[in-house]
Amino acid sequence: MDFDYSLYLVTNRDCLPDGITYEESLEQALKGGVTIVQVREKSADTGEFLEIARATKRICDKYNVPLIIDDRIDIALAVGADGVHLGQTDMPLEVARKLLPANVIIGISCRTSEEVKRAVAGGADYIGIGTIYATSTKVVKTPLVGPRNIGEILAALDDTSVKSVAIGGIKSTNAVRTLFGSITASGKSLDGLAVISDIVASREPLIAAKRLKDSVSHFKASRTRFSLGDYTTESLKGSVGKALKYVRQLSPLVHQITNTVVTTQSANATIALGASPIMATSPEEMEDLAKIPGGLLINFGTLTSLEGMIAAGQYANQNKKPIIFDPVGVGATSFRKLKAAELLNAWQATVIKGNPAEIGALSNSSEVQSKGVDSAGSGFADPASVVRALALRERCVVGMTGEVDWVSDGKHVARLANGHSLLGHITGSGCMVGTSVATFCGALSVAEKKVSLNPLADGDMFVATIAGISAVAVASEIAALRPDVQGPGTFLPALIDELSKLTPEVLSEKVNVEIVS
Ligand SMILES: Cc1ncc(COP(=O)(O)OP(=O)(O)O)c(N)n1
Ligand SMILES: Cc1ncsc1CCOP(=O)(O)O
Repeated sequence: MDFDYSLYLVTNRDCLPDGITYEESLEQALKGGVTIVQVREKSADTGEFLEIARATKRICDKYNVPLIIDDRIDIALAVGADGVHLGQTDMPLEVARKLLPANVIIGISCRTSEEVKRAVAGGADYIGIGTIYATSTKVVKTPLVGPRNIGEILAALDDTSVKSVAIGGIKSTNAVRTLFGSITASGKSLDGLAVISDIVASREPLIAAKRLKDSVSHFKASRTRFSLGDYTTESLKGSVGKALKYVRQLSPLVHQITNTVVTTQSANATIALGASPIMATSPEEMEDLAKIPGGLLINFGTLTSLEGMIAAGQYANQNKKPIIFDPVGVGATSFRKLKAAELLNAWQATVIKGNPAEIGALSNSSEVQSKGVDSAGSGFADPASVVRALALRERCVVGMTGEVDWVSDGKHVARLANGHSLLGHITGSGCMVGTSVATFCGALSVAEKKVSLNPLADGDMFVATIAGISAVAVASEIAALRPDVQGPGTFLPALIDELSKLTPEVLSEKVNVEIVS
């Protein structure tokens, strides 16, 4: 059976708000766009369950929407349901299959690839992956799956026609991020989202369902990459200059939650580039700030304002604002690694920028070690593969900075070879690059609003990342040659000067970029 799993409502009368009946809520939800309904009433005895299932079937039939029954094969048979949903400890799939007519579908709850493989081998029609986020609707004893792990679990469905939904803590605020996080290396993604409380507990179930349905439809209709596609070295040289023109013309707001060491320096670099910085950290102001077009930089160098970082990122995703994540020193302590994972699970990053040790730590590689916030040793043997793999896994653009910089969107890899050794002798030059990338991403997301490349950010973020890294690197080369620059102390103000004087023409001419794949 080819059902539409886009918005999968799971019922729960215990969640209903006072004054709204089960039938009213269900009918409103169906009017709002629910495409499939499951009756899951944990507190009902058999007679009551049967009654609810019959009432639900009547309403679903009116809207021509299929009905699934949780756990109870007898009830599914009694009401002529379209399917049953079984958990890992419910009746085994093979037994259920024998008891049910061939046209009745079976869904299985899964939280690992192994469970998915068993469900596929047993002939499941769809899987429910969860629990994704924390939820108060169900007591969950297993670790949360998290949005970043859905893709890996889903990959076990490659080359099958088995459908999939995610469940657990899904709301309109995290719907697109959940779907985006589910994209597998082969381009597969979830077929839909399963939801209880965001619809059932709402006083306006029609609006709640519509919001979710719009997010799923929008996701399914949009492109899911951050870059436009075919690049050549020549086209990139022109594009970075054009990107600087946009920064200067549009002067985007660059919201930065950054570390206490570099705040002033980063704000000055933003102004020098021609944009407008705001260094706000309070969670209470994140919703308003996210509505102003531009870029968001989240740099966790001194690991303060984590609450603000989570709120800022979530609102940014909702407003299609690019998020540039600079996981400063993430390899230095296990606490930082934990916090980086928490942030990457809370929102979808557009760009991750780091030095080799930081990119290595996020890639779970020990090839390059960290020395505090710096990298130790000579770098990766195959940096192109490292950045491409992390970009694919995190579904974003990755920029790895060093003597040579590497940028990937998960498909293409660009190699950049500008910069001066004096950058290594001042504090916060890496953070300045993060600021610059956020500035260019902000400008391109505004300038290329009509080029909707994916549901979480507009504009070509691969080009923006290359431009952001190159602007600082090229300005550093020019600054270092100035006769007044005697060393790190005189280099820093000269670098800010040269950033402000950098022209699109000079950037295009001096950028040393090469597409390596
Ligand atoms: C679509 C969907 N996915 C998962 C579940 C959870 O089912 P189960 O594992 O049986 O857990 P309980 O429903 O018994 O709490 C579901 N019902 N629907
Ligand atoms: C049934 C179920 N299985 C995993 S989480 C969950 C509850 C989902 O409810 P909500 O959408 O309110 O988080």
